[in-house]
Amino acid sequence: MSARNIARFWEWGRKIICVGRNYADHAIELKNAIPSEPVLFLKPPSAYVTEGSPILLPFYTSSLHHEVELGVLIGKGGTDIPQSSAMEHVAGYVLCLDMTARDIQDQCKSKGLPWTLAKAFNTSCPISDFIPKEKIPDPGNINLWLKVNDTVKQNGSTSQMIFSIPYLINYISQIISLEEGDLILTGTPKGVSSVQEQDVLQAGIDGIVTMTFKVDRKS
Ligand SMILES: CC(=O)CC(=O)C(=O)O
Ligand SMILES: [Mg+2]
Repeated sequence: MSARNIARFWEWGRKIICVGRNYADHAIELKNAIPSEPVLFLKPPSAYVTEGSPILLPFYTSSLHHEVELGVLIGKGGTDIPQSSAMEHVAGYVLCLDMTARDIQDQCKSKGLPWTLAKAFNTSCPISDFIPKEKIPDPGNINLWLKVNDTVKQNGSTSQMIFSIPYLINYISQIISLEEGDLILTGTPKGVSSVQEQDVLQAGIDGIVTMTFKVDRKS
């Protein structure tokens, strides 16, 4: 049997663990409290979409938001991983969008319901090419940006994260064991906004990667 290729991790069917409200400026823009512990939710592997395929607008939303985020790809699994060795479990990174049906999320929040419809639909997790760990020596200090139709909407540094990557790996692995091929989305900086059918989203990490996705409606 040939060895699996970590650069095509999205085909492995592993977990996507998302951290919410990890940037104070984004928590404030949505009038959410700044958390004292990470806010976690999940997306299924069917949420992945890669460049060349569109982001599909769910039929039940009229407010689909972009959230640009750094994704941390787990290369070595574990439970109760200490912060001190957490980075040894990282294989690399991807740039991600946590596409969010904001109107549905607001309804779920007000009814005390889970965020599944708002966050976990097909194509809700567009990703860039795999970025090997060595290409980002300091993931806690890189710049993420996102443009909609050439207008900059988000531009923020991972240095603004409330909970660092080692803290998140330690915290998550005490609750959900991490496996090779799992992806952690580390939260979004401010500037989220709604997108429409035919919009073009471009996002990047300065000097490392760019990606482009079109928004479409399921035919
Ligand atoms: C309020 C949210 O949707 C939380 C989230 O996903 C984030 O990145 O922050
Ligand atoms: Mg998010």
